Amino acid sequence: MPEHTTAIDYVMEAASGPHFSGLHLDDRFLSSSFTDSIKQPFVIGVSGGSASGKTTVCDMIIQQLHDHRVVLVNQDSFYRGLTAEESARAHEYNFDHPDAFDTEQMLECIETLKQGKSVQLPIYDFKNHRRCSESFRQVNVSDVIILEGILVFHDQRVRDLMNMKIFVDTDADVRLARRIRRDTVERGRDVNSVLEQYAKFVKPAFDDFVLPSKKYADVIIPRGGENHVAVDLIVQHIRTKLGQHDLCKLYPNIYVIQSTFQIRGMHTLIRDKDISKHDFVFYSDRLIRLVVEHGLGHLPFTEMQVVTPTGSVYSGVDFCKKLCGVSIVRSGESMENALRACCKGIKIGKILIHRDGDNGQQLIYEKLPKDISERHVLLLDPVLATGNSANQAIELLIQKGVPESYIIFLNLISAPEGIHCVSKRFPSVKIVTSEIDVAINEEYRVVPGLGEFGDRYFGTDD
Ligand SMILES: Nc1ncnc2c1ncn2[C@@H]1O[C@H](COP(=O)(O)OP(=O)(O)O)[C@@H](O)[C@H]1O
Ligand SMILES: Nc1ccn([C@@H]2O[C@H](COP(=O)(O)O)[C@@H](O)[C@H]2O)c(=O)n1
Ligand SMILES: [Mg+2]
Repeated sequence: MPEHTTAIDYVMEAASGPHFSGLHLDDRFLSSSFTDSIKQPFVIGVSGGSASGKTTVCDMIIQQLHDHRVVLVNQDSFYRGLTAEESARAHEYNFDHPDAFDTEQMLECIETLKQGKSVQLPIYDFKNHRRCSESFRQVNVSDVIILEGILVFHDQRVRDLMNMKIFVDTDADVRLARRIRRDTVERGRDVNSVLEQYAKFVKPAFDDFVLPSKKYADVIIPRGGENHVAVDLIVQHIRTKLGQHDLCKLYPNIYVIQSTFQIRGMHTLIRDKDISKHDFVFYSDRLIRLVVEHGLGHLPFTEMQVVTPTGSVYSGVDFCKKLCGVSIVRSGESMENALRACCKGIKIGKILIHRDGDNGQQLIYEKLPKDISERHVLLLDPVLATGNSANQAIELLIQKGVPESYIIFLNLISAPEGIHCVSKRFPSVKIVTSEIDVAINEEYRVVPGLGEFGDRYFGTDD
């Protein structure tokens, strides 16, 4: 517990935000492969031409994220040091080519930080083109890692470590003017050498390597450090992501409903093996209703105006009408009532998938409305375990003509394996869940989970 917080503050803080039940588990469930994926730092790559304002943008982000632990890693730290001979002819050396950097070392360093371990970064001296031999910069575990440099998007392995990629886009003349000023003031150069280096190496490498990597960016910031609106939006996004499960950082279509003590209390009850059947059904129904309502929030809407009894106009929205529920039999049927209660007269189809171990999935029954291809589908199954049944159901819906992006999969509990399995294959399907559990065990059951949901809900477990 942090020293300055009281016990209750700590409990309240831990209780707010989406809840990942695995964080409160018995150690025996926390196998390293799953703990590794529970809380990883958010990695942001910031690229752009030299003197575009990368460092300035990073400083602004760090300042605004002041209540989070943020570390900045500069690609410059991984410049290979020049030999004495190379140093003497430094004006002939291309510092803007990818080979000028030790990318393997940079990869190792970011991977180590992502695993929650601290690293020692080399310190680079631009005046004599060498790494300081005796000192290092210690970088500790953090919530956010920002990796900044002209070529951080060049290598796919480095890109793959990033959760968000930002390209700082600034006009070439502005970059050159800034570079002349910076390099003469801070990096011990004269104007002639800066201009020569720019024409010979910096500009060609920008055209050959930096600019082509712009296509990998998620966000492009025009005017660099002057663009406060862009930086504000980025910081907002990072804050949202920091409150989320790592899987939500990885897959943007996963939505975990915002946890409260009520929700955690209900989960505590339905997960308790000794709860009565009546209570299991009652609290499952309450949770299902919340998930269904949240899922409906992802449907498209049309704008609509009504006149209120005061004669004023209220500008609101109209619900999406072309809907269909599809339950994966049998436990998915437990979610039908909640859906019917929210969507008057909704059609509900069924898909039955025979489950035989992990692989032998076989579809044996389906009953769907004829016009299903025109409807948004709310696919119902309270537990997402391996993801095999879900994938089979989604595949069938797609075969029937339902666009992938029209499918919203609703469940109470998701295992990371199921999320990976569905999201990798169907990245446009939205998954709405109330908790992400730790894993599935050798028997393909979610842990901690809640056992056989269908048996417990329909009373066939005795
Ligand atoms: N918006 C700005 N207005 C004026 N000068 C700026 C602005 N943004 C950055 N600079 C200056 O330009 C130079 C290069 O910016 P920097 O952020 O270090 O770029 P990069 O890290 O992309 O090389 C620095 O001297 C910095 O102070
Ligand atoms: N010894 C060195 C090493 C690098 N450079 C130049 O630095 C630029 C990258 O740093 P930014 O902060 O501008 O992104 C790069 O364009 C190299 O040309 C150097 O001049 N000397
Ligand atoms: Mg910089």
